[in-house]
Amino acid sequence: MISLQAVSKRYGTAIALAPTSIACEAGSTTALIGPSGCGKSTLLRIIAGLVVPDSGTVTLAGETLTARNSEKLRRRLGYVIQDGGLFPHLNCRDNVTLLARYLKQAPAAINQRVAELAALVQIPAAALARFPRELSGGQRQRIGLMRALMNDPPIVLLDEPLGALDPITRSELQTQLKTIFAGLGRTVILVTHDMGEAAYLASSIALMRDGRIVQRGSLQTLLEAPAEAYVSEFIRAQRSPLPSL
Ligand SMILES: Nc1ncnc2c1ncn2[C@@H]1O[C@H](COP(=O)(O)OP(=O)(O)OP(=O)(O)O)[C@@H](O)[C@H]1O
Repeated sequence: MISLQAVSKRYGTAIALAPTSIACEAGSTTALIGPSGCGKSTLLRIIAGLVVPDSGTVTLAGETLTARNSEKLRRRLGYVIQDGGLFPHLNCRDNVTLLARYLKQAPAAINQRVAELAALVQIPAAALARFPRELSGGQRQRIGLMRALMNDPPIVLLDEPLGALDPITRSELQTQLKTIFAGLGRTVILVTHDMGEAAYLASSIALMRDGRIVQRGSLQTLLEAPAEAYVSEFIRAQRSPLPSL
């Protein structure tokens, strides 16, 4: 469903992404994890058609991404960025329904979908009438999620979608997201800094460093057969509060 062949990106002389190949099957959830600046968002933005790679090809559902078809392909994917990426001049409902209205979907169907999604991400109806600046960071992220899921896209890309949430809301939304991801045939790639979240939400984890994927597999594979010492180091560095007791 999503396939990258030797895709790379430099900014000046700095390598944001070394030639990278990765394939994600339809219906799978893959987590990209790694330290700040290792190229996770660059990889996601390339798949979303928002960054043009220097080399390589991106194929989405059998179609190779080009400058010509990127806008059409982008409509088939939901993309959530760290702070929600909402338009500041539109209220939250208008942010969520922008594409649906542009595509002239029936108002009743739009209203029903908004209500379903608001319940799913636990956003009160009153908050939908507010502008993004009038919400907390976590609420903005949830509106961003609603917008990405509004048209039920077959591909969902999430760049740290739960980063600004408190642990209880985060855990509740992780449970909801797992249900959403289990929906038939939806292919998901999410970026996270949290190995627990990656292992809970994704069947496959791609651990990155310095613009390359060091290892891809389940948490168990990463633990039991680390490709490099760095893999074990990265997993060990995820601190659990319990040993402090
Ligand atoms: N538009 C840009 N111009 C110049 N350099 C960039 C640009 N975007 C990203 N980079 C650089 O490319 C590298 C990879 O950045 P990227 O945003 O993909 O990292 P990341 O792994 O998502 O980091 P974080 O976890 O902090 O969000 C970094 O060194 C970053 O500074």
